[in-house]
Amino acid sequence: MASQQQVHATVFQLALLKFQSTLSVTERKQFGATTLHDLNVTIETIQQKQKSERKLRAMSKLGRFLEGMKEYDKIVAVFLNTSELLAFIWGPMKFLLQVASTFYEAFDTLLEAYQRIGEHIYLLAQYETYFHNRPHMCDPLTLIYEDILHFHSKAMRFFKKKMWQQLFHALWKTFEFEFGAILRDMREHMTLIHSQATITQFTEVLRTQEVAKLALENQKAAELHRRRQVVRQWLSAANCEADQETFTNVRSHYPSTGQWIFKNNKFSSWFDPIYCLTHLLWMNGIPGAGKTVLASLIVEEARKHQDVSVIFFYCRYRDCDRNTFLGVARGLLSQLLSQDDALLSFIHDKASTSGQTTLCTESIAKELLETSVKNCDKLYVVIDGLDECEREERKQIVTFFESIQTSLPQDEADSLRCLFLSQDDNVARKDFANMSSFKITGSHTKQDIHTYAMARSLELQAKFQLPPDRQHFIQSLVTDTADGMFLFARLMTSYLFDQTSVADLDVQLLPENFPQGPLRLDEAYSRIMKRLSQAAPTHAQTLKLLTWMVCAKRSMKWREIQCAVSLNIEDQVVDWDRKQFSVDSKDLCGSLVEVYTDGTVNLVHHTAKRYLIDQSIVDVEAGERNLASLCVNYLSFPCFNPHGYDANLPIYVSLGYYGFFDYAYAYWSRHLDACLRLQTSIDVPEELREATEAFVDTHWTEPKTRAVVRRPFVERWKPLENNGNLERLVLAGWLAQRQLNASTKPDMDEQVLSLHRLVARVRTCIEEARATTSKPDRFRSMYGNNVFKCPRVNCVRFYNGFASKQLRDDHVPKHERSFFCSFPGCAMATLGCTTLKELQKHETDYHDTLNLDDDELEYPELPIEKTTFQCTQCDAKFTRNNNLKIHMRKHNAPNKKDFVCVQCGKSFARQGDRTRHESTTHSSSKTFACGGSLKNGTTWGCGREFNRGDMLNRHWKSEKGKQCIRPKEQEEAMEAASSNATPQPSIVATPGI
Ligand SMILES: Nc1ncnc2c1ncn2[C@@H]1O[C@H](COP(=O)(O)OP(=O)(O)OP(=O)(O)O)[C@@H](O)[C@H]1O
Repeated sequence: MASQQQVHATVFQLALLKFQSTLSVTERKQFGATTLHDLNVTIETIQQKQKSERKLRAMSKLGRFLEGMKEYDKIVAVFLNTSELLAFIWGPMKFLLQVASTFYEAFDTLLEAYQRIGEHIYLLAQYETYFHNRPHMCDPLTLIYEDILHFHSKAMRFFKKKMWQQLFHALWKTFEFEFGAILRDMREHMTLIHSQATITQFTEVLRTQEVAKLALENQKAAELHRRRQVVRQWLSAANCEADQETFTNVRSHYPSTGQWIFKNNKFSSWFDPIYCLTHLLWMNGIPGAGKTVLASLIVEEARKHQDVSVIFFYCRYRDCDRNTFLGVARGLLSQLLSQDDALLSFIHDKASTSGQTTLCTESIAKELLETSVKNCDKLYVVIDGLDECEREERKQIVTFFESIQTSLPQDEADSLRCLFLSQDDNVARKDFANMSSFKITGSHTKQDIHTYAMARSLELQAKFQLPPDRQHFIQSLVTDTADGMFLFARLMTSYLFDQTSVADLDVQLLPENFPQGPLRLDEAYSRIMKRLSQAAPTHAQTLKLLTWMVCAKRSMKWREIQCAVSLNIEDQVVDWDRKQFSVDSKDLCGSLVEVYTDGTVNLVHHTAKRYLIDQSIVDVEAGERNLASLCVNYLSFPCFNPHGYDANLPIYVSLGYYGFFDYAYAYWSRHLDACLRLQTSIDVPEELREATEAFVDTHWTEPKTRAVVRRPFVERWKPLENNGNLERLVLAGWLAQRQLNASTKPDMDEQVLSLHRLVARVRTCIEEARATTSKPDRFRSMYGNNVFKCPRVNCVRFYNGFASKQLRDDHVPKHERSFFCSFPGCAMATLGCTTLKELQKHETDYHDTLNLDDDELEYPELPIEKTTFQCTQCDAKFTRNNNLKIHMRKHNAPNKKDFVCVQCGKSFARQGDRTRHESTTHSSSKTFACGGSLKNGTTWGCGREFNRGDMLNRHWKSEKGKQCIRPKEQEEAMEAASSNATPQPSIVATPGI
């Protein structure tokens, strides 16, 4: 008995150790010293407080649990000393009640949970003598202990979150799902006790629970994955990781650069994970100082800190995903949620009730971001390029973080640090007036630029076979004239590298030619432009490309540009093979452009755009006119046949005709409008007028309801009045722009152009062609990878698309049914509801209480056994003589294993064991199915398949299974009644029923 007690003590100890490993040292100490008396005092105190506030809660709900635990204590004490064991029940319970009592809704839910557990462990005392006689029954008691610890550990994880009150609703749904599983386990363990289960039954239950646990884990993982996808789509955040990678790559060739920042005291007072004196820091510097690249280094280093979360954002000029408060918030949220599953549930919950396909409301974004940020124990936020945002947006970003910081309690101030990087203009100075600032000067970056200039000058030396002193000269010249402007060093070294002879290089290095002084950046641009203009054959193309980049309404992808240059307006064909650029954007525009990983091409810096406009290198008015004309001419090509199905569509697709379609369809009206806004003369060029007339002629369809166009818009488009279709054109242009800005679905009755129908037709053809094309590379160069696109022109997925049909098809309905259920595993999570009201009704109808009867996990239901056949050699008892005989073989010939598996040679003492082995190990097909056909031709059953007949039988004993088999039983009963015969025994597990 003594050794048996030791075994039990060890099992309990192991369970306790596992629980203790999830606690902090203080918690371990505090919980370990808690007694039932302490807990009762706490309960009393909470009750008194609630009474004094006239907010008494039903704390009597704890009664059964406490009673149950007392009985439990008495029984377990038979086996071992319980004081330490129970301390770790009272301690966490005390903690949970104390924390939850600050928020009544959570407190009630917790009381309810204890009540439910209490219902399961109640009335244990009646088995006291039974436990005495059967030491193996200690095992279910251990399991019940583990169940309670498990519950406490889950609940504590939840209540220990800093923002648990805000996260409560979202998290509790997920918690209920897990709590349900714990209760189910507990119920099973109690059933073992009530049914006075044998060791075999006990082992079987454990085995089935393991299977169920695994299934639950898989289900949870699948659910997490699904939620993550939903939230990612809802956030549609800019790819911050890709930006980080881009800037890290820039640095990677010059690894020592930027290290100076970590030796700087001001910066360290913000960066140091322990001694933090500065919570909000504004780092500023001249344009092109290298702030963005430095930010990427700070992010990289901060990520090395232990127990610190780091989120970051790189704003980008004229990119609506990256230059607004919403864009920044989405980007930061998407990083936070991948660091904490609790936030995933929280954001998912909001996404499901927002009614928005993508997060587009600032108030919701603020609420989510504030809770998520405050929930972190230690968070570093790095936001770069705030000068790339409009003033109002920038102000919003900064004040948002300022207000969060000031709202933090004194002792939590260090939990949030924000670093903002931007240029130092007068306006910025006002916006950042309330925080510490740090100016990056030329002396800070001199060494870095020197390192960079050295590497680049060595490349020049290799290309032009320069002597060492010349290389040194270049290195010093670049470093000195850059004077803290990395961008300048980069532009000039590239410019020097593009020279074609040593003589040319020498000329460029002459003091009178090499840009100096405050205007050196513009001069560098001027040099680059001059060199590009000397490349006579391509200069026109260079100008065209630069003009498009200045005027484009969104960043264009290189493949879109390639299709646009391939347009032959005269012949109305897309001559991709002959007209596309055979050189890349860098060849045409040198270091003035930057190519991003997603294939978009942009100007290297916003100062380049300003330069191109200021110097009249790009004529914006002409550029807008050119793009408007290009779009409307293109959309009038025969490949956009408005009349029904065009058999040539697949051919057009294969020739790359539709590579510019997304852009032209979305922005033709905005370019036309911009050109009308900017135009200085009254008359619109004849060519453009004709093109718009033909465009409207081609696609006009009479609307069912006519939209009303705003007066200023009509006035603005008046210069086109000698267009025979002016009224129609104005209406089409107005609708196209309204559609682009609207957050709702376009009204089909208002549509006046047949183009929207073509979008769907063309896209289907492209999707099909992708699957069958024999030239996948060429196809990709024309249409990219993500050909599965959203039909809503106001959605970023309209042009960014998805890599698979499934992803797109999951996304599109969300525009319509954008309220979706956030209860794990619910079908309405994918299907969604059309209104919030509909969703709320669904949640009350289906999720108001936890339905433990919906027993998907199907634990075995144990019959109360009548043990009449007693083994003479051990304690075993059997209800059937036959089973006793089989059992006796074990005693008579313990090592005899007569039953050999013919497939693997493994031998078994009992035939039944061999059959079970064969069916579970060697049978790939599950032959026991729930279901079949009734005589009237209809089917019954849920179709689930099992490896073994007993599993199927078990299924039929569950609530769900009983419903499955009912039709079959009814049929049998009716047949029996009609034939007046005795009813047949109910169905047995038969393969292939
Ligand atoms: N450490 C570095 N190593 C190599 N190149 C660098 C480094 N730092 C900056 N550069 C180059 O200098 C250019 C300007 O850098 P960056 O964009 O970081 O400047 P910035 O100060 O953020 O500019 P702005 O504020 O005007 O946007 C970039 O094109 C980059 O390639």
